[in-house]
Amino acid sequence: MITRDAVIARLNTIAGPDGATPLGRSPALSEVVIAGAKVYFSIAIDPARSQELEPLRNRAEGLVREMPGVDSVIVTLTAEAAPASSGAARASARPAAPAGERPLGPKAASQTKAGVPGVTHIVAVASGKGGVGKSTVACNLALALAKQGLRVGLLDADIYGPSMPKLLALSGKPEVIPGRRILRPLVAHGLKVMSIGFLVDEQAAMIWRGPMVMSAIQQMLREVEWGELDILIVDMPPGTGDAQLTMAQNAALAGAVIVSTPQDLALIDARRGVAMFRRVEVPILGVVENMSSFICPHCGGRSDIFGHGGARDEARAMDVPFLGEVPLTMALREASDQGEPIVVRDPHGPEASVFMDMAAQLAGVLGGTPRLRPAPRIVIE
Ligand SMILES: Nc1ncnc2c1ncn2[C@@H]1O[C@H](COP(=O)(O)OP(=O)(O)OP(=O)(O)O)[C@@H](O)[C@H]1O
Repeated sequence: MITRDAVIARLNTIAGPDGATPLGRSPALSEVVIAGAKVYFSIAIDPARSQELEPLRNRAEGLVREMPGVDSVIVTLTAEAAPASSGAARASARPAAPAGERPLGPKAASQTKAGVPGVTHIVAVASGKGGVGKSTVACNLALALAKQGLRVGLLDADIYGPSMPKLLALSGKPEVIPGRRILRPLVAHGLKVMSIGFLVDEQAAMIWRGPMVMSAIQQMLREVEWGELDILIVDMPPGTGDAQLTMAQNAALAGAVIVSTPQDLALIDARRGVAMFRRVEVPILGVVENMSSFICPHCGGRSDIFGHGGARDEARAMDVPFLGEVPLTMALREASDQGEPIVVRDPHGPEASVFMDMAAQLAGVLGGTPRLRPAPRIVIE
């Protein structure tokens, strides 16, 4: 069985980023995570050296891959921004998107982060807290956008609880495109889909540290053959921590959709989500109220279990668009659980029409959004 010590001993045979300290002993080396025959670690570097240190990343990956008992290895470069007086935001330092990327304007040319080649708009679907139905909304919204004739991708960046394999009944591993070291996404109902759930055991991702999470998300954005897409919907990890912030600041997002249930507590978290995106100047495309009211499958009666209209009021108070209310229904939950989202199962039903309406609003707003916006950088106090 592969051990952490054996991996570290192997990494000690090459010098770390400072060119002298063996990598296994270098403070730049993250925790080495071993899950069965898979090994994951990251190397923290100065972002300015990301291109220069790519060969080191490659070498480290190759060395560990050669070890008996190792099936696959993921090594990523991550960076800690130079510490400010009271702390600093971490930022992923994967090299800038590969050659062949669309040319950027003169200002954006100096940025290390950019859009994804071929993808017109990247839209994050986020929530201030878990369990509010963010993945359900992301998936059905993506499908509704595809039904409007758009080319849509869906990136499940919810590293801690990837939902798309189940929601879309997708299994199997994405294949690596020979010679290009990038992955081919899986396809469901016309959507191109990538999920960390296709790549690693859930338990492995659960114990990743912040920089590894950020790096994995960056990789899934940039090292997947998305092709030409009008919209890439990103199902974000729930919450407003480092990983979410890094994604928000690094991914040239066209905007974010915030999902909330109507309860006060969820709305407080949703407000936090809105504030996070605003801090990094990502436009809020809208707020969605999920589980808005319960529609009884027997009598058709409506009960406002979690209250009703809270998100609409909150959106108004925050001066952001309100995209609509998704009811809490058995049909929606069952469709999701059975891997056939409601927009596919019952495309003319009441739930699907809510998503179609939201998709039309989003497509309308995005139609007037510039193709790419540069990613601002911020420092957290
Ligand atoms: N409108 C709805 N009606 C009925 N069930 C719903 C609705 N929205 C979500 N659910 C159910 O609630 C559960 C949580 O939904 P989902 O996984 O989409 O939430 P999430 O916010 O992405 O969760 P996490 O943050 O844990 O990833 C799922 O079982 C889903 O089927």
